[in-house]
Amino acid sequence: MGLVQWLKGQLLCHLVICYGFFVSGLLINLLQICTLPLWPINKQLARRINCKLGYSLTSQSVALLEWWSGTEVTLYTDPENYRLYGKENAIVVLNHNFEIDFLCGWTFCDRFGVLGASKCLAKKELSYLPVIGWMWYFLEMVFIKRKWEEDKRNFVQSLQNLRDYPENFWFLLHCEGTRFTEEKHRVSMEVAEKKSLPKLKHHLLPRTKGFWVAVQNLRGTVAAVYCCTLNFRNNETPTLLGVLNGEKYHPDLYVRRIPLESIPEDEAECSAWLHKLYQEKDKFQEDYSQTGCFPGPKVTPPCRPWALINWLGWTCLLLYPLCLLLVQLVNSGSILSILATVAFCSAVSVGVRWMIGQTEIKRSSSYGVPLNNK
Ligand SMILES: CC/C=C\C/C=C\C/C=C\C/C=C\C/C=C\C/C=C\CCC(=O)SCCNC(=O)CCNC(=O)[C@H](O)C(C)(C)COP(=O)(O)OP(=O)(O)OC[C@H]1O[C@@H](n2cnc3c(N)ncnc32)[C@H](O)[C@@H]1OP(=O)(O)O
Ligand SMILES: CCCCCCCC/C=C\CCCCCCCC(=O)OC[C@@H](O)COP(=O)(O)O
Repeated sequence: MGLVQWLKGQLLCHLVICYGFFVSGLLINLLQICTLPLWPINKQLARRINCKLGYSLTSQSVALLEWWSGTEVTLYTDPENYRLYGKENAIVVLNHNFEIDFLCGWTFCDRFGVLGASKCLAKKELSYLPVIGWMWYFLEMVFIKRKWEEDKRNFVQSLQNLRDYPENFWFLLHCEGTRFTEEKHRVSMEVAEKKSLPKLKHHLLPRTKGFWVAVQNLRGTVAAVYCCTLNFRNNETPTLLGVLNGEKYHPDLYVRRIPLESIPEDEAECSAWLHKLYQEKDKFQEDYSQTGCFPGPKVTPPCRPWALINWLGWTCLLLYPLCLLLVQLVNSGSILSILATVAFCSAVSVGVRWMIGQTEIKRSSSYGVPLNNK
């Protein structure tokens, strides 16, 4: 192991990274709060500012993936469609099997210039995450409790709000509604059997209501559905902690662009359409497990420097006062102040470690198992 790789595994480096992320995140949250008076006066300007602020925070994790861990993403897609990515609004349907699938998604968003405005249909619990969850309120992320009767009004309203969004956005939907585990898979295949649907090997059965409602409410706003199938080479099982430790991964993403007009309007037909889509996605995954690649030409969308520049900027800005403080502390010789600083750094590190824990599949919710359990 080289020196640089060894350094990437050191706690001190992780503390510095976590400190930068957390403190810059709190400052960004504060700036977002400052935009509140602007919303009633100039909503579109407030939204654009929040996109930039969101970018400044989210792109730090993209920089971590691309520049710290050196992870290289590969895209399999039709070159004709490639030129449209980032230039139109889209609903992204992505399989939910990996702990860093959201991070790979963000990397693609960044490469196509839609990271600040990217959105997702997310479980309500994520809105309470410090820094990231708070930021998402201002980016008009759509949160649900996964209880349709309680969700439907807010869900529809949140989608309607996006109709005049001033920036191009991708709206991410994991139709499975939860991450893949063997037990959830077994239960959802029981449902498939009851519904006389073909069994899926690599996916949970998709829940169709959210997709149908999203498509119906975003007609005229969104141009296409991007059917995205993600996998990792060499059976890698990537984790966020691995990324923090500087481990390099090899995600492959297969994207098919499906014009929104070709998706049925009727709920039952739309559900059947989505089930068929997942059957196709399952076939792509099966082929990938045999051949190690997806169909179609391969391309690596160019990596942009902004995420790195932003990350380095924040790190320099925040490390300088930290170093000054540490020097002053040591000079003062005050045990109390030193203890307070150690306690603060430990709290930041424990806080970020807890947030990282939220991405771990072993801590996944019990949603979808046993049957109909919310
Ligand atoms: C070029 C590159 C392109 C792209 C790059 C890729 C990506 C980048 C894009 C954007 C990135 C942006 C942001 C990402 C950042 C971070 C966030 C990341 C992730 C957060 C994700 C989550 O939080 S996932 C959890 C929340 N989301 C969802 O739940 C969505 C899916 N669910 C739905 O849509 C549901 O329909 C619902 C929740 C809206 C409503 O669910 P409900 O169950 O009430 O209704 P349904 O009708 O859908 O389902 C009921 C039927 O289901 C049957 N059933 C029962 N048990 C099960 C089971 N275990 N499995 C399957 N089905 C089951 C039940 O029998 C009902 O059947 P009926 O016949 O009776 O209707
Ligand atoms: C400079 C970079 C700093 C690095 C530190 C990064 C810290 C970021 C920490 C956490 C980011 C939180 C993003 C959370 C996104 C998690 C998405 C997710 O996977 O949610 C699960 C949900 O779909 C389904 O949940 P269940 O499977 O039902 O349970």
